[in-house]
Amino acid sequence: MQLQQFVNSDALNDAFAAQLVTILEQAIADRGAAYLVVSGGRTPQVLFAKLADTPLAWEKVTVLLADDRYLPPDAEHSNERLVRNTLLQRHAASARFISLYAAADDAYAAVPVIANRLSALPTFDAVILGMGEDGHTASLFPCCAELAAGMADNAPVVLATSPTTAPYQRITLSKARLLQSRQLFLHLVGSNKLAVLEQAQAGTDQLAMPIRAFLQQTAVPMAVMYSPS
Ligand SMILES: O=C(O)C(O)[C@@H](O)[C@H](O)[C@H](O)COP(=O)(O)O
Repeated sequence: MQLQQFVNSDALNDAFAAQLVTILEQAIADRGAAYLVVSGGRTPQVLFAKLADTPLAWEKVTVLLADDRYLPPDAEHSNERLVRNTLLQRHAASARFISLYAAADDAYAAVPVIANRLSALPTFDAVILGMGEDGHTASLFPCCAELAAGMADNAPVVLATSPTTAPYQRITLSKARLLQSRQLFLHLVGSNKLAVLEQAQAGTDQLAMPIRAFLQQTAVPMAVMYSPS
């Protein structure tokens, strides 16, 4: 794992957007298409706006979320709504977006439809993860009954989880699918997140802190993009 530290989130977001654009341009040059996986939550919002302002062959870029709350895409706390309103704007409005929402009785019943949408996707070019203060990443929460299934090496691409410490049922990509990427990033802002990162690095129980599974693997390069504020 490589830690890239910045003086503030503005410097971080400038450097991060530039690195992502380089990766996406290289993917388009090499394979004619690029695949970017993003996370929701508060941390990435300015990064998304910077990306949206960047000229790129966005029509060749497919964007999807690492996870979403099981909510209609126009709901206030939907990650899809956040991505549509901040990332898929201006230059990036032509990107292809794959939703993790399908109307069904609940998140569990929606999984087969969503899995079908994701089944033909190749190795991702970049996966941007966030991290909660309990060490969760994507919607792989330590408290979920489904955690071991989502962390298994032979897990399905996508699954539903029901965190007891956070609202809403979730749809999340599995650890195994998130690791099928050429590059991983972990986006952290705030000294409290750095303390959680240090705690994660200090132990090995991946079910206690799912982010460990990403930090402690060596198959995929991982950069932690950090600023204190
Ligand atoms: O739906 C979500 O909330 C997420 O995808 C989640 O995994 C998030 O990335 C972390 O909880 C960090 O969230 P913040 O950026 O809001 O701290």
